[in-house]
Amino acid sequence: MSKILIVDDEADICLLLKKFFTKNGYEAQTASDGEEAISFLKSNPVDLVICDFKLPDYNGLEILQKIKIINSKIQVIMITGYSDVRIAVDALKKGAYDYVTKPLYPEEILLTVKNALAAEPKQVVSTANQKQKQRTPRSKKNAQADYIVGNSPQALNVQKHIELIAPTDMSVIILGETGTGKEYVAKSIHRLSKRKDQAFVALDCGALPEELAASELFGHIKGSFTGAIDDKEGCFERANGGTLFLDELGNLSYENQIKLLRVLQERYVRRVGGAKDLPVDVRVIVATNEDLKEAVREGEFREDLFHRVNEFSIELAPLRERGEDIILFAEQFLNKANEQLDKSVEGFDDKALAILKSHHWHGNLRELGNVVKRAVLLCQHKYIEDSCLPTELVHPENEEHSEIAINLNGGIPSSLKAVVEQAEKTAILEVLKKTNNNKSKTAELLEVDRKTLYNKIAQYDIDL
Ligand SMILES: Nc1ncnc2c1ncn2[C@@H]1O[C@H](COP(=O)(O)OP(=O)(O)OP(=O)(O)O)[C@@H](O)[C@H]1O
Repeated sequence: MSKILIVDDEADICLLLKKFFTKNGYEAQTASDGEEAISFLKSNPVDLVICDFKLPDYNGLEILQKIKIINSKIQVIMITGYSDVRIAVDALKKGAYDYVTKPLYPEEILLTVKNALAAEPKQVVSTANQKQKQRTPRSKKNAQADYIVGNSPQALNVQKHIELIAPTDMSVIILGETGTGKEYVAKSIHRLSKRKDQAFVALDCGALPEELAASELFGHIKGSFTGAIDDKEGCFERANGGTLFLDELGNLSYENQIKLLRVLQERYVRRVGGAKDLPVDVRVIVATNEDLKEAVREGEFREDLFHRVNEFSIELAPLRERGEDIILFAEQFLNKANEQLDKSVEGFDDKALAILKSHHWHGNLRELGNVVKRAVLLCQHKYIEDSCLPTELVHPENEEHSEIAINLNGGIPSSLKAVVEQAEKTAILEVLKKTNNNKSKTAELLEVDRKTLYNKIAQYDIDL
């Protein structure tokens, strides 16, 4: 029986979810804050944690990091407010499996929990030689392949490049905002390559604590550091003959960048603490949503490594710039949700479609997928109406109102959160100005890491 820990400071939510999951055949426990959760996890085996992003003592990212240090295999699902979607996406990058937004619908969480428990922990996902699951399509629409190319000029161009580059052994760098489908593209290159019958191994460098990165990449020898209780294969060895996808490459430490470059150049890998060089034949595809060229200019990323992985680059457009493709994807996600939730919603009404087309989609395809899944869950008719969409999408003006009130200096801000965000944005803008837009210096002066600064720059739409 899978064991779930629910962490929320609202006792009602804990109680409701505990009852619901127990009824559905899980062993569920609760904790009301981060400390209680951590001490529980240290002495009890748990498969999955459902955790509110805002706990009295820790925020979601802090607790996620602590959970992953205790046991990186525990799947974590974050509960957030819809306006925190961008923060939730950050949690996904750090290893959370998925997020669900408030208000909570137990059925939706149950589906996410089932998917999470069936999936491998996010840190390393291997799709090696896995046969596609055979499903009987419920309708003709469901027979569509999972992968959508799209009809926008950008999408057609990307597809052309995928087909062109796939048969070669060149390294590829895939650029694009979070959730634009970088990993999907990497898998698509692998599937079209001559390595398609070998492993595809994905490693999210953003989700790795620095001390574990070398061991995940190159493996280790028993006893080479505290915690190395056995010999371990790294991703290069696991991907031998196939493709290695390194997501969030910009997050690798300088030292690991040097080691990675050496492996790419020499095609030998040496496990941490090992003395033997093992030959590896791996095609490397990397992805990043930060500007690596700038990281090179600022001395944060090695130029030689950048050129080594940048033999060919593919840039994915944000969803908001993909016009009618938004509808194609929405329909694809609708079919998938129908299948998962055993529903038969037929489509979207005109108003809902117009809302989907005009939303900003900071979380791109991932955000769209989650919005559509919830809409299908809520939909009681043939077509999804605006009442099934998050209010933040239907009334985006409400969000803007709070900002405008603050910008008016003297207006009354609508929430404490809005005040904090405005203050952060102002501070970042001022320091960026002082440092001539040097992000590393700005991060240093503001005492945040570079990654956090990048995320905030994106969150507040700061133009540089
Ligand atoms: N071409 C596609 N067709 C159908 N669904 C897609 C496609 N590309 C992406 N998706 C959907 O969007 C989600 C996000 O895709 P993916 O994980 O590849 O994005 P990403 O850019 O790698 O994200 P991140 O930067 O956060 O790692 C996937 O779970 C999938 O549901």
